[in-house]
Amino acid sequence: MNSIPSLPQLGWRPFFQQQLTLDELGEYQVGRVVEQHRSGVVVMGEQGQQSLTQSPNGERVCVGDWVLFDDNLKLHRCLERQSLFKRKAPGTKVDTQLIAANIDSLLVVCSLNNDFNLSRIERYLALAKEAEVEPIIVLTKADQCEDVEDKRQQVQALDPLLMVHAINGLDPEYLQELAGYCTQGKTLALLGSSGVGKSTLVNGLMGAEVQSTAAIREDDSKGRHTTTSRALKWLPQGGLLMDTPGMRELQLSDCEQGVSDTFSEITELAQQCRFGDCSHESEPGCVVQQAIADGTLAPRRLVSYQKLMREQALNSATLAEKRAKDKAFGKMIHNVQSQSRHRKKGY
Ligand SMILES: Nc1nc2c(ncn2[C@@H]2O[C@H](COP(=O)(O)OP(=O)(O)OP(=O)(O)O)[C@@H](O)[C@H]2O)c(=O)[nH]1
Ligand SMILES: [Zn+2]
Repeated sequence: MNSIPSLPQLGWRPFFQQQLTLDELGEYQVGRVVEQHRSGVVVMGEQGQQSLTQSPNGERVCVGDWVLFDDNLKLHRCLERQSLFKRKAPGTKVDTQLIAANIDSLLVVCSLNNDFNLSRIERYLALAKEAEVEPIIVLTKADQCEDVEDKRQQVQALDPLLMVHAINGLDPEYLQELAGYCTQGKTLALLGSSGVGKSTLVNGLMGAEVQSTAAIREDDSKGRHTTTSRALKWLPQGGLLMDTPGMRELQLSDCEQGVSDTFSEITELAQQCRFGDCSHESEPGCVVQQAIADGTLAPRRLVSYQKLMREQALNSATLAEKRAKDKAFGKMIHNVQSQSRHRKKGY
């Protein structure tokens, strides 16, 4: 394999190409961000790997972004993204933290043993939809499950168009099923709880002995071969794998659209409810409750939808808001306690 990948191998495609003006074509190089540090970013482009200094306008970029830079390795601008995972930066009011850009497919990994949980899958689907990334469900540990087909169908029922694979991550034959998603220039990321088999899957997709050298290799200035653990890794099949701690820690926040899209049947029904702000609990003329009564909507779906809507709203609240709520709550407890003390003392 060439040590310097071509731009298409890195995911370059017409969507990005057509964003360049003629002037920019002549003046700047393009590269994809493969690492991110406090001081700047590392990009991979036609000249190999290069470290860039931040752009003068302070534009924020993240791993996976396509950027333009000049011969002095100064960042010029970031190209429009096809998809973006982001989260609210801890402790700030409006700031968001960019996690990963231009991911094509998200492998949502969930094991088929005791850990199997439809609501968790729905949560990941909401994250994928919010980021505008295609989700693919990978159910692992099929070898440790007695009703694989039943569980697979439960997942498929969440969305008839969803790609669902039940695999044994330890068996290379099953990994072939996923090879189709790892084609040249496609960027994948993985999401799933601890222990479900993500690392096993990564190792399997990268090929066991490729693993140690799988990060895109490059001769450093001293002529040595260096291998660093980049956030963007290269799969032997030609795809790219985004593996950042930020992806693994993603939570549901600011994700109202993603949750609505994941529960589109409920969102559609809700439009016909008599009241625009129907909570679908006990209001008259609630079409969602009617669908549950008719048996066309599983009650579990409504419970899950409401739970995820609350969860994303709560996580979206800023830390300051949370503190204020905690403080108000503390005050209330204090008042109740002191009132009861007063009562006990017979005031
Ligand atoms: N039987 C069986 N075991 C599996 C399968 N996939 C993973 N395992 C095992 O499950 C355990 C956990 O797998 P990991 O790949 O480390 O899980 P992970 O999702 O990367 O976990 P974190 O690193 O904690 O996020 C390991 O002992 C794997 O060998 C599978 O399909 N079948
Ligand atoms: Zn309703």
